[in-house]
Amino acid sequence: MEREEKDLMEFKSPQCPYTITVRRNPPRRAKKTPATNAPDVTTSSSTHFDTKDVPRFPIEEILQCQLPLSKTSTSENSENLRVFLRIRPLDIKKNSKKNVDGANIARSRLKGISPKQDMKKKTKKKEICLSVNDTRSVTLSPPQIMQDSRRVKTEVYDGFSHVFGSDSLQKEVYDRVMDPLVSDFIAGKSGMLAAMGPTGSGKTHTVFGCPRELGMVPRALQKIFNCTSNTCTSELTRSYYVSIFEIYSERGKGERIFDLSSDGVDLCLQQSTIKGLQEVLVSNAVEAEAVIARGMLKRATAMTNSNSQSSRSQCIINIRVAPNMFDGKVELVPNNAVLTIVDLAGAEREKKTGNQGTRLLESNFINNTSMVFGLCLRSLLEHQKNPKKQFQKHFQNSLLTRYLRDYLEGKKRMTLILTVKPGEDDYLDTSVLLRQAAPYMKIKFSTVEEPSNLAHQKRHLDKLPRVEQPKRRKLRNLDASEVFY
Ligand SMILES: Nc1ncnc2c1ncn2[C@@H]1O[C@H](COP(=O)(O)OP(=O)(O)OP(=O)(O)O)[C@@H](O)[C@H]1O
Repeated sequence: MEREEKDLMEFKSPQCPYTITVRRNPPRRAKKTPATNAPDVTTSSSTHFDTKDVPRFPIEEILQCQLPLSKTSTSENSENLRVFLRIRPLDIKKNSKKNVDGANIARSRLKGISPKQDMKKKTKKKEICLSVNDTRSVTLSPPQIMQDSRRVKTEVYDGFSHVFGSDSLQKEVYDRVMDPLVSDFIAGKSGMLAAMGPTGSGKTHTVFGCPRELGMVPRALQKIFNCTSNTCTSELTRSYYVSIFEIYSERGKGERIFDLSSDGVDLCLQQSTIKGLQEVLVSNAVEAEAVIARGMLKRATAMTNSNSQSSRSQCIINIRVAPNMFDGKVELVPNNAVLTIVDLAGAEREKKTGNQGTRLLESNFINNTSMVFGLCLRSLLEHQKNPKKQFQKHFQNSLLTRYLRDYLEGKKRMTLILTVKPGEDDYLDTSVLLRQAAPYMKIKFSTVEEPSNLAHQKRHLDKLPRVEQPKRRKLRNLDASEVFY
């Protein structure tokens, strides 16, 4: 009996004079009451029970009452992590021409067919494994051989904030993904966009774009400075600073941070702050883009079998707004917000890329970081689902996650854009990424900004459950073939 009482939740509303009992568990069939002198209501026909004696149950009034929402169900101070999916076009035009050249011509001749016929054969063969169902869901179908041999099933992934098909334009992506973060940033809130996905799936293209199709970073800068020079804020009261750096592991010898805005200075991380990182004061979008473009020229990239210009490092860009002293007063609006954009290096499967030597060592580092990033988000989700579960401090295992700690602990708003290739050959990469990242949509983020936006300067450890320090995992020896995006 006591237990049954515990299973019931009671809400007492000031507007509602009655107590409402909500049963959490489905009602059990009641046991037959032992015979007493009390009249049996259910079998009233067989008794002389007069219904007038029973106080009337005011069901109509109760239904009309407005129940106050319980604290846990209101999402005033939190919102779900927004996870977007972008599908890259199957064939990139500039590559298709390249394929007819050089080695391919020789290969076709060996087969005794013309290169054009060979190309036709190849394009015919190319099937897609990922199709868009609607703006929020996709269907992933394994190639026929896998369906027959391994009984792999077709899966539907639903609930994305938006799915961008292979014909999507950068502007569409910006409007849905980046613009809300930029608007918040202008209003004084920090935020982060992280692009993740397998190698060659279009992360760098989405983040930076090309001169004809500008990516998220240049579009964000244009909006920030247009807004500043027009109506939103006064130029006199704000200054903008840009910094760009990469985290890279040279030949697998530990992670290092390089400042890309100066001459590749080697930096160190101290409690989520990068000591000595140069912030360049910029007064317009052109200046800011120039700083980033110069930095990108220094970024570690290399040619691999999957991408002619594959990123070999994690690249982070920060745009920071700071209040100016104006007539001895500081602007009163919340300020010092940071907009962070992260272009992760794409996870690689050794079997597919065929990487060797330096490239293979880089793959180990890239896959490790992606794995730790994923573990942080999974741990956050599990902790939010069940607060009794220990919050694992996976962020300690890589420089990137240590730097992004506030985001990975759900204290600041973050948006994820997953990029994938839709080809049959890409099935495994796409499947691993979607399986891993689909649950992240349930992660909640705090929408309340900490008093100082530079939260790394002041850490509120008491907000987190106290957990024992987990043993550091040996991540260095991870096989490059173990992919975790
Ligand atoms: N949506 C797109 N439209 C047109 N071209 C694209 C698109 N996405 C990617 N590409 C092209 O595909 C190629 C690979 O893209 P990109 O370098 O951005 O991949 P990545 O995910 O950053 O790879 P990595 O992790 O290896 O650096 C580039 O030539 C890029 O221009």
